[in-house]
Amino acid sequence: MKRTPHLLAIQSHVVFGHAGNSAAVFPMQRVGVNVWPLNTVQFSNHTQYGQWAGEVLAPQQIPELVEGIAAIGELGNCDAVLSGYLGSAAQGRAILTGVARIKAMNPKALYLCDPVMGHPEKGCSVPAEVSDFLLEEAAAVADFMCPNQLELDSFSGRKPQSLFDCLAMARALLARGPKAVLVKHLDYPGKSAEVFEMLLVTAEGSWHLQRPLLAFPRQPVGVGDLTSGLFLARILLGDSLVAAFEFTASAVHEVLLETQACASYELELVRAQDRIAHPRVRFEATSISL
Ligand SMILES: Nc1ncnc2c1ncn2[C@@H]1O[C@H](COP(=O)(O)OP(=O)(O)O)[C@@H](O)[C@H]1O
Ligand SMILES: Cc1ncc(COP(=O)(O)O)c(C=O)c1O
Ligand SMILES: [Mg+2]
Repeated sequence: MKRTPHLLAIQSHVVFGHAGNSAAVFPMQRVGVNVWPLNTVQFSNHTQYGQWAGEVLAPQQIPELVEGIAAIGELGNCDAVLSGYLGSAAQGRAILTGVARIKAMNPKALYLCDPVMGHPEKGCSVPAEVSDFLLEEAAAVADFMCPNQLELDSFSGRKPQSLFDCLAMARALLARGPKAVLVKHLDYPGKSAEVFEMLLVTAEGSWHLQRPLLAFPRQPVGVGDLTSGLFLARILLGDSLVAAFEFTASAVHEVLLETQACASYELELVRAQDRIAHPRVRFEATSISL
């Protein structure tokens, strides 16, 4: 029998609704991964409501919790670490310490960093020290980085002129160390208004994928966290990078279809669970080059 992979997921938790671990843990479990959620913040709700209650986890708690797992002899069973929304750069450094500890026990363990920087225009952004940390420190250690366009622009210090420019920017991030860069959401001058586009860049090549752009009165939150989580989960389950990319786009689309059908602001993960595991559609990625 094939072993069930174990994944340490270090990101935010919301009591109500879905963002961070609250968007990613259940879908990753549903596709067949054992998830160890380590919550960097516990907020009442995601920050795009404009108000929330709750606290950021003290950075030293991260290595302490990792050591606690080591103390019961389980840390070497960790196959991957996922990190998302960070409350501070200190939390980010504590995560890298945990990643190093896990990789020392299991050299095959993978680290996916979702460089969450928020949406300044939606009233959500992270301190400059966090974006500097992500580019200068996390990118050198991460096996996979999954920025959206805003995050890729922030890394590049500019906005793209074209799709090929996005590709060049993603390649520049790849050159900082990761095995793959998944751009979860592309935006560039001339992009078609009807489609939602993504990009996967690896040392072997680059792939572009389109899925329908759905209309929402208010953009749902947690889509990025769901995307990163499913991508890593499918890699752990044995998919190639391109297959994991295609599966992820398809499963996320299923969640958005259900969310739209329910006229819900929060992602309808529970209702979409069977289609997360078995998406009805399969979007195919096409190879592109500069
Ligand atoms: N197919 C789609 N149709 C419409 N909106 C989408 C679609 N997929 C994602 N979105 C929205 O696009 C925005 C950008 O998504 P993305 O950058 O992937 O993730 P996030 O901002 O959640 O990290 C989000 O607000 C998300 O809700
Ligand atoms: C607490 C929290 N975590 C994570 C996120 C990131 O969500 P997304 O997947 O939309 O980038 C947000 C966005 O507002 C948030 O408020
Ligand atoms: Mg995001």
